Order: sequence, then C-alpha cells, then structure tokens
Amino acid sequence: MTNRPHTPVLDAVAGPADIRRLSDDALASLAADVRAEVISAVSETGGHLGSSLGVVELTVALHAVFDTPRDKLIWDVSHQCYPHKVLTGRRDRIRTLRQEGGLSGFTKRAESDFDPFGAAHSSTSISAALGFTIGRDMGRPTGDAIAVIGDGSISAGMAYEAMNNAGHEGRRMFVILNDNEMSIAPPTGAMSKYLSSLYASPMGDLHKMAEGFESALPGPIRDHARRARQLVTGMQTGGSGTLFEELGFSYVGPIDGHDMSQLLPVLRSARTRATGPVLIHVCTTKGKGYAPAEHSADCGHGVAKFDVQTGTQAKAKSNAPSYTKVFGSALTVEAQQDPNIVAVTAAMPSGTGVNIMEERFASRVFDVGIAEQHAVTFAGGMAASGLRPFCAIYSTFLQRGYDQVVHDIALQNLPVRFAIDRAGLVGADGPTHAGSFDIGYMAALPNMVVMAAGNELELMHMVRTAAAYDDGPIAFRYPRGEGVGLDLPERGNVIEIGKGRIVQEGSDVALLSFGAHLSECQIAADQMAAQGVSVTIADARFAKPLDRDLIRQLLRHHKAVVTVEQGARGGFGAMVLHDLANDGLLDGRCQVRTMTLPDRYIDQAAPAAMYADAGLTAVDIAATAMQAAGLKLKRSPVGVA
Ligand SMILES: Cc1ncc(C[n+]2csc(CCOP(=O)(O)OP(=O)(O)O)c2C)c(N)n1
Ligand SMILES: CC(=O)[C@@H](O)[C@H](O)COP(=O)(O)O
Ligand SMILES: [Mg+2]
Repeated sequence: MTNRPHTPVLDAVAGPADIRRLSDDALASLAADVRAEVISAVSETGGHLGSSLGVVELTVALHAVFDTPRDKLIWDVSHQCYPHKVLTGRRDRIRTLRQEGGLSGFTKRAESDFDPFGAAHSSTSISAALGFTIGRDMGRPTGDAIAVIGDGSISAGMAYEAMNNAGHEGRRMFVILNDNEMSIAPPTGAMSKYLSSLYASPMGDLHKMAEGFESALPGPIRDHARRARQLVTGMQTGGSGTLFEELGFSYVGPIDGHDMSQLLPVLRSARTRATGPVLIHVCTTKGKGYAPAEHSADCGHGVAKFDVQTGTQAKAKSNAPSYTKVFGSALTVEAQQDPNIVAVTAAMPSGTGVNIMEERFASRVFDVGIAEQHAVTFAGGMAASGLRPFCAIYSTFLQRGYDQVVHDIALQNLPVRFAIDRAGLVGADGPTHAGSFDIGYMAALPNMVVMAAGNELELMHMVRTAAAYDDGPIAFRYPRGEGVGLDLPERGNVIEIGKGRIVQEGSDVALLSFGAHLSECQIAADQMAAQGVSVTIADARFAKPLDRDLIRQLLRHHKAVVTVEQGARGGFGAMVLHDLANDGLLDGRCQVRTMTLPDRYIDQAAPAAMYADAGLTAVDIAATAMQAAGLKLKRSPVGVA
C-alpha cells in the first residue's frame, strides 16, 4: 500500500465543471491537493515532474475560468500536462503515466476530449490554437483557443511564425507564456534575456494590462495595472510596446503564476475583454512546492521513480555507460586533438552528452536553444568556414531540421557531422519521441554518409571516423540507454567508409545488422545454433554507402539473408533490396528478408516491450531467418514457451 496524500478538495472534483463551482479560496486549496497528487503519482511512475509542478495553479485557474473542453486548452510540448490530466477525469489512471497500456506522458487526442491537440515536440501550440480560432470563426462548434507555451519553447522559430500570423489575423485568442526561466538546462539566447528584462523593468512588481483590461479587475490590482500600463507606455520609445505588442498581441504581465489572487482576475478579465490576440506573461518556478525538484540542476525536469520524503531517485540497473555518455566522452577526446571541432545542441546539452565536451571546451560548444532548424544551418555555416561541427540532435527532433539537412548541408556537400541520439524506440516517451525515420530520411540524400553503431565501441569508432571525414556530411545513429558493457579504449579507430564487418561466420543463414540490434542478432544466432543452424552475423556499419561486396558475399554463401534495423521501413533494408533488385540478384537461390519497425506507431512501454510489439525480438529474428531458409524448428527456441 503506497502513501497517498490527503486531498479532500480534489477528491470532490470529478472534472472541470466541479472546479468552476469552487470559490477562489477553495481553488487555492485544490491547487495544493493537485500538487500533492502529482508528486505522489510521479514518485511511482517517473516523468516530467518539474514542469508539471510549475503549472499547478495555472492549470486550476485556466479550467476555472475557461469553458473546457469547448474552449481548447493546448499545452506546448505538453510534458507539463499531469495536473491537467488529474483534473480532467484521468486521476484514476494517473499512476499509469508513461507505463505500458497507461496514460501517455503527453496530451493525446485519443485519450480525452480535454486534449484537443497532441504534442511532445515543442513550439506547436500557437499554430494549433490559431487553427482552432479560425475554425471557431468559420462556425465550427468550438470556443476560444488558449495556448500555454514555456519560455524555452517560445525560443523556437515556429512560435514566431505563428505569432506573426496570429497578429496579422487579429482574432481573439490567448497565449499564456509560462516563464520559469528554465528549459531543460538554463535557457540560452537573446529571447531569454529579453523575457528576463520584462521582469526586471522599472515597473517593479507592477503588471502591465492591455488597454481596457484593468477595469474588470478588483480595486488594488486594477490601480496597479493602470499605473503599470501608463509607466510602460511612457517608457516606450519608437514602437508601441513589448515585442509581443509589436507582433499584434495585447500583452498582459508579468504576473505571479502561483498566486491565485493574480491569476484568476487577470484570466477572467482577459476572457471578458479580449477582442484580438492576447499574450499573458505568467512567471512560475519549475518544480514549485517540492524542494528536491526546485533545487536540482534541471529543476526535476525528468525524473525516475523516487522516494517522496528524500527525493532520491531509483538508479539504472546497468553499470555500462550510456551511448550518450560514450558519445560525449569520445567527442571530447577528438576535440582535444583538433581545435576546429565544435559542437551544436538544440537545448539538450546533457541529453546529447555535449555537456561533457563543454566542461573542457566551453567556448566550442553552442547551445542554440530549441531551434533544430537553425542548429543544422548554423553547423553548415561553421563547416563552410572550415570548422568541423558535430551537430548532436535526437533522431525525432532532427525531423524538424530536415529541409535544412537537405538544402543547406547535403546539397552543398558540407561536412557536418550529425550525431543522432535516441535512434530507435525510446520507451516511456512513446511514439512522439521514437527515432524511427532517420535512416530513411538521411540515406535518401545524395552526398550523405549514414552509419549506425552496433555497440558502444563502434560508436567510438564512428565519432573518430566522422571527425576525420571532410568529404561531405556524415551521420551516425545510436540508441537511448546503456551500451552492452564492453571494455572501451581511450580513443576509437577510423573505420573505412562503406565497409561493414563480419562478427561471426556461419554457413546456413546470415543476419545483416545495421545498428544496436546487433546484440539481439547475437541472441537470435545463439538460439539458432542451439537448433544446429550455422549463422553468420554481419555488422553493416553503413547504410550509405552500402558495403555491396559484403552483401553479395552473404548472398552467395547462405540460404537466407535477413537485414535487421531499429528503424522504419524505407531504411537500411530498403537500401539493400534496392541495390540487389537493380542487379537482378533477388531472384537467386538465397532468400532475402528485411526486419524493420512495422508501418504503425508503437505505444509507450519499456523499450524491450516496444520491440516485442514491433516484432523485432531475437525470437522474431530467428523465426524469420529459419522460415526464409526453409529450415524447421526442431524445438522452441530458448525463451519461447
Ligand atoms: C522540437 C523539440 N526540441 C526539443 C525538445 C526537448 N524538450 C522538451 S521540453 C524542453 C524544454 C522546454 O522548456 P520550456 O518550454 O521553458 O518548458 P519547461 O520545461 O520550462 O516547463 C525541451 C528542450 C522538444 N520536446 N521538442
Ligand atoms: C519532453 C521532452 O521532449 C524531453 O524532456 C524528453 O522527454 C527527454 O528525453 P530523454 O529522457 O530521452 O532525454
Ligand atoms: Mg521554461
């Protein structure tokens, strides 16, 4: 039996309709209950604790003031949506967050009417809210749209594209800027400085209300607001006000996002008065109300299961270093050898491991904020200048910079090194974060070299190879989590471009692995060996250029060749098939099969369970190879009932 918090006000709330019946005092008590419930639930599941704790009061206030789900509340990234889930009929499943079969860690249209728009990649909320706004104005049965976006997420270009459009449209909609002066790491960039300057203006603790809004406020706040508006207006030179006002929004704020006596009247006033787009600047504390989160370096951004009393998080079971750490360390070794090596991250210094290089060579590591498109082209500019940039971005987020990869890098044949972390299925973050597509989208590009690491030692070789390769763009992918636990040298070797390697020689079937499912291929080979089947394992290393000699050799000497990759259809296997078909080699004696992720999104679970769902376990590999070779199972492979 777990220690559940005492939550009398929350217990009486089945949904937002109940919230709207509460007095303002009771709403503050409700917020306290929700905070306790979120801490307790996340201690059992792990997840995005800090961001969720920071918006507890804001979530209560938004549901109290707006008519959700008719009004569309759209959470940017939506990693802060746990209080929203607790309050919108999902409290009974909140302890299944991010678990197999449980609630998603993000908003999801299929999960609830209160989730009008799914998210997990940042900076989409204002665009989606504007879309709903147009729908409303064209007669769709929907109310107001409210986008809640963080100070980190509002640094991305897409948010400005949306505000530019929304300001031009001039329609009534709401953007809540949730400013906690934090991204995953402390935010970088001029926009972040600008937001801080709004706090620190001579207004002191006064709030600026868009003209006309203050008359709806209670007395003391109204007087404050009116004075603030006069002050701010008086301070302006040239333009009409804040950056947001220049873009066509009415700006309100900054206000204290943990103080219901500020949040409620301001939101009510905005809801009553707004005729065009309004931006309400709300200041919050990431991790608010839970000391271990508030005081940790990332403010409890993403936590494992933890002990509520102490805040101590559960440790990973494996002792092997993570691929991310191996990458970061290998990059640092290369950076030590070559002063032209620089690294770029888009707001994920620790997630990508470039923080390891930053500790030694801070001036050569660039955190550009959530700005993958810019990160790619920025790296392109550095490459064109003669530097050797490593652009370290998760597979799923590199999708956002794809045109830049095509147009700015590959087309110009610029030697940018793409370090693609979180390749393959990632676990609890689920399908939004799966790195499923990069093999196909990178290998499709002329000039691009595409590698995948079979294990952590291979990753070291690929980092060194990429550092040494100046002929054009080169990418290498590797998964989330720990390596297989190999002894690692100080530095990797340069490997030959376009050459794979034989890991184990056999004569019946060949497993041609591309990437970290190499270990699963080894298990499959052992299972088949137990059946008396002789198995070759080859590590392709390259999807582009393909090792055509190696593939033909495998074809000549085996009854079946099975390609295996942690990626979607259209990736490595497709490259192999294409190559063989065009040489008329698919009609011979050797059967060829490709094993990829299936053509559907895989729901969150532990990575191994996700791969099982995808049909990519060792047992699946062995069964596919045996069947293709026309070999019969003498008995069930090890591990199968
Ligand atoms: C396109 C994209 N890039 C990177 C990320 C990874 N990411 C998730 S949350 C986050 C920080 C967001 O900061 P902010 O919007 O201020 O929200 P907070 O966590 O502070 O509440 C980042 C970088 C992402 N989800 N989407
Ligand atoms: C919400 C988001 O996009 C990130 O916080 C992400 O969940 C981090 O994933 P990793 O834990 O794999 O770094
Ligand atoms: Mg933030």
